[in-house]
Amino acid sequence: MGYQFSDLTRACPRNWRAYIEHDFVRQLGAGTLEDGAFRHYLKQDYLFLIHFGRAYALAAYKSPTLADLRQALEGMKAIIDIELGLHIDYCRQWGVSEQELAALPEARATLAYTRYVLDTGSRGDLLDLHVALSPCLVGYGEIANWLNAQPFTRRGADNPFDAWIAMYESDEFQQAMQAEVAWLNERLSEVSPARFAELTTIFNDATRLEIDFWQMGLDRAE
Ligand SMILES: Cc1ncc(CN)c(N)n1
Repeated sequence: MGYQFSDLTRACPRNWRAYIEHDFVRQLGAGTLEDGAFRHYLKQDYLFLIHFGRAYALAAYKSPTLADLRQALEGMKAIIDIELGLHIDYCRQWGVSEQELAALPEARATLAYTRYVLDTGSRGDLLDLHVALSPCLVGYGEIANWLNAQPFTRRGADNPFDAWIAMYESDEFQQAMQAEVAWLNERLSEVSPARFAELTTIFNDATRLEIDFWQMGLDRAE
């Protein structure tokens, strides 16, 4: 049979759940997250998305086939066209201008996560890089779906973060997530147990760095 993407999440269940169900996510779903925490997260996420756009560009560079190149482009479009465009409008609504975004200092959690992914992708092969990128694309799609299934989640005008959930539950984002899972399933079906163990380490590390990113938002850590 071979491995699937779901085997990666099954290999580190505690960290995967800690990421998907983090307090930041719960408070965002309930509409109770403090404005300052959300604003801090939003600003750092702008820097994060720029570096992840670069990481998908690295994936394009490392792509040996047209199908691989197209998949890297899909990931880059999800970041640059879907997320970053909405993100800049969203920041404006939350009182953060594009000039402020351009001059932001990077928080340690942003530095650690983005450079980890770029370093893993530079040192490793295309599959290493896609696995390092997957908690980002697949995780946020899963978070939107998880939030929608929770009784505490409020949707609509009484949740100030409703537009954030809407972005990640959108058909466009969910399709980008499904395409990434399909690409990974195909590649993972061919790897040996030893190679899968290496990929699990990368996936687990990237998931831990996602947890730190949420915590950075809650703590407003610089
Ligand atoms: C930290 C982080 N991780 C994931 C995503 C979803 N692309 C994001 N916007 N920010």
